[in-house]
Amino acid sequence: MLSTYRFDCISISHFGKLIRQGRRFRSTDIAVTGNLVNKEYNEVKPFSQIPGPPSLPILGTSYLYRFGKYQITKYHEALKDLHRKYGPVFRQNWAGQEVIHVFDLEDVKTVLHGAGKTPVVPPIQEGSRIYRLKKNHSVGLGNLNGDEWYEMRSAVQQIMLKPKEVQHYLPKADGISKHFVERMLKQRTAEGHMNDFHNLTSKWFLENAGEILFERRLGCLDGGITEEEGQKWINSNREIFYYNAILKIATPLYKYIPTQPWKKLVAAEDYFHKAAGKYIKETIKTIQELTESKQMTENKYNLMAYFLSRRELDEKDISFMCHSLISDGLSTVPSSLQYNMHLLAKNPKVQQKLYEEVSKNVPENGNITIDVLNKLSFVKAAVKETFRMYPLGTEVSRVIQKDTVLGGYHVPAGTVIDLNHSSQLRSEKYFPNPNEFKPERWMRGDDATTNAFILTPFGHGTRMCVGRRFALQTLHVGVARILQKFELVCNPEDELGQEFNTLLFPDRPLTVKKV
Ligand code: HEM
Repeated sequence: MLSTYRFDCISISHFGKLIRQGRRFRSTDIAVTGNLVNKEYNEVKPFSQIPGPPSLPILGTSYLYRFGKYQITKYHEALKDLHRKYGPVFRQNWAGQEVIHVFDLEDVKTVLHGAGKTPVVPPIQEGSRIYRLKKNHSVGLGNLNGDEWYEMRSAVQQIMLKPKEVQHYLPKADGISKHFVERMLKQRTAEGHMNDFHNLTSKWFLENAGEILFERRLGCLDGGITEEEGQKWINSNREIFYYNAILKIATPLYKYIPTQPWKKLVAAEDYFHKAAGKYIKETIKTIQELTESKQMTENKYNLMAYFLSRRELDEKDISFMCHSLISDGLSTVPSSLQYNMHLLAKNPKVQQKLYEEVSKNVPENGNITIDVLNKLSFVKAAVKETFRMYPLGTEVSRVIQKDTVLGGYHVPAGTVIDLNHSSQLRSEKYFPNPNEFKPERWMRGDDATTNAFILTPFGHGTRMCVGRRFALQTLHVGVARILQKFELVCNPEDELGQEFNTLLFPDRPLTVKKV
């Protein structure tokens, strides 16, 4: 049933004549936060009253990170501090781009539900978007909006989000994780320590991406020149994410004059495109040759052959999707595996429970099939709980398309909203004993979390992460295979922190020890 709201006394000029006439609006005219439903609209405050740090000409509020109290690499902590200071809705200005930050779950829901079937998003990495435009590359799915986004998204998700298509790569993922564990065993020190876990987990992911996209092992876990190349690839990807974070707080000057961070970004992007481009071109050529000689069989090059068969996707789009799988995967999946390992090492009882599930269901000399994976519910819950304790990003963003009331303020259509609810994933308000690593929160039973909406590691709605099934499958297999061979230990005082480089990465190399 549509409810109505009174606007009689409101003084927001945006609503103009209609308000002064005291017309009653239906809920379809405006999105309304849950906590304001049935309240008088004269309580809505104007947009200009949204609090926030003072904004300077040209710099906006980015001076706080360049010369002020915050560091951009600790942006996630700055957000918590600003939240404490200004409350659940505040504004920042990134050198001319105003952003409204919201933290309250009801406001988050309002924005996400109000976004409809084609949510509009601001550029995720503005520096990389500009680089791609200048080099005449596809700007990529995450930077498209409207019909262009819809067309590309519909084409790629038909394969990337189909469970059967993702499961096609399960034997490969399992083989790579077994190889990875062997490499871990070889690489550990005499005391049992596994050093440099970040690079090793990144190589493990690169191998997975190689199999999914190019149907081949890249050799990043084998030592020698191929591993060295893999390492350069990993480094350039990290630089891309780092320099995009630096450009977030820069003046827009870099768009016109090549500043130092811009040049560094371009160098990293160039290397990344060259490295990936070589494999992409080779794979496309092989598929074309196999097709021409009628040797192409149904299960060969599944993902790439599908991309090539879609009329909506040109070579630039396909190239972008390959980059995305490598780059987005490299900057999320290895970090997530490290956070998992860290939390398990810190929580021996949880690790033991997980080990029992793994040893009961995962054959040491056999394969992880989909039936095996379906039995690993505690592993899956542990991965999910890790997303809670170590979110990989600080926000999901939307550009609202309708005037909306958020936290009691009127926010006009066209405003960029950052949904920062992930900063509350360790809040007592939503999770009892929030600092306890407790996978049971995500399983059926007494401990189950009722407010499942707060944890949205892959975003929400039709723009939800298109790589999520690949990411989760890779992680579940990786965790199971590591646990089968390793008992992880660390100092109980040990606390892994996070560093903001556009996404949140572990702030130091993780060391795990095999007992
Ligand atoms: C643990 C791993 C990952 C996490 C936590 C993650 C998280 C996210 C989040 C939060 C979004 C924004 C969703 C929204 O706006 O509602 C997103 C979008 C996206 N992700 Fe991921 N992601 C992961 C891995 C991957 C991988 C492996 C790929 C490779 C294809 C990928 C590709 C994308 C793309 C292309 C988008 C944009 C989708 C669109 O705008 O339609 N992600 N991801």
